[in-house]
Amino acid sequence: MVFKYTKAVCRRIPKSIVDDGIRMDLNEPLIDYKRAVQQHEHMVQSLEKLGVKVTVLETDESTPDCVFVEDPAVIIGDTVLITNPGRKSRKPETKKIKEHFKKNEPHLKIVEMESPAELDGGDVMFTGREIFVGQSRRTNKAGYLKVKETFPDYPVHAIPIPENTLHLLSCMSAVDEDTIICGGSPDASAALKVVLEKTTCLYSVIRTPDDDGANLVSVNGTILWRSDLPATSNIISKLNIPKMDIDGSELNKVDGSLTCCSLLYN
Ligand SMILES: CN(C)C(=N)NCCC[C@H](N)C(=O)O
Repeated sequence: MVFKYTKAVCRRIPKSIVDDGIRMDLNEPLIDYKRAVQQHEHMVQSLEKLGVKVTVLETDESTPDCVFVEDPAVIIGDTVLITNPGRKSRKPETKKIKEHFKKNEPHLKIVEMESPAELDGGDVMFTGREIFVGQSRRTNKAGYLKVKETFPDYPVHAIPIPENTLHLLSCMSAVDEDTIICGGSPDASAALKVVLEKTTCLYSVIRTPDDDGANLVSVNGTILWRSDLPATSNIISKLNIPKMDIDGSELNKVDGSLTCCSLLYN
């Protein structure tokens, strides 16, 4: 079964991301802002072509990472969990996201996470049948327990994320209800091993050489994928699923992957 969505929230990229976006590898070159905006706009247009009504929220220069809207909220079914992101500089991002849902989507139930629980939405992988929550440098045990309490209809499994990987979704994602795509690094393999030990379902697993290439946005039967990664492209181009090419190279310089830039819901 494919993931179906009619709406999405995205957020414009602040210029401050160039100098102040959080990055794990300080040797990465700086973002080319103009190119990043073009790539982001192309991603928004691609979602629109798939029948998704996209709201692009205004940006905020005081929160350099605010384009990564996946982290301040987790939406499953008709519930929006406003998170408490693990990095201090990202906590204020929740305000705008909460405002959007309160004002425009009264049919959705809003739940808020409070300290000591911390969680980035990038640590949450929903497969349609269960929820996996990365226990990472950004997401603690209380954050995982809040996900469990908020979404009682699904089994929720904690997955330890090794130090060099930012989020669970930095190295894998769900293609559909039966398929997980996972990167090739030792960190990705370690996380996948626990996913497959804890699951109560049977998933097909596709492996990609790059971890970044394993982060796909799966919408209405089509996948948005990183066409700028040659090694991964070999694997993805053989998949018998409609695809849209996205160049995600600029935001990737500050550890952003494709899923980070939208919150999809109905
Ligand atoms: C799945 N991923 C990776 C995400 N959901 N978020 C990426 C956030 C990147 C940002 N510079 C940061 O370090 O917070």
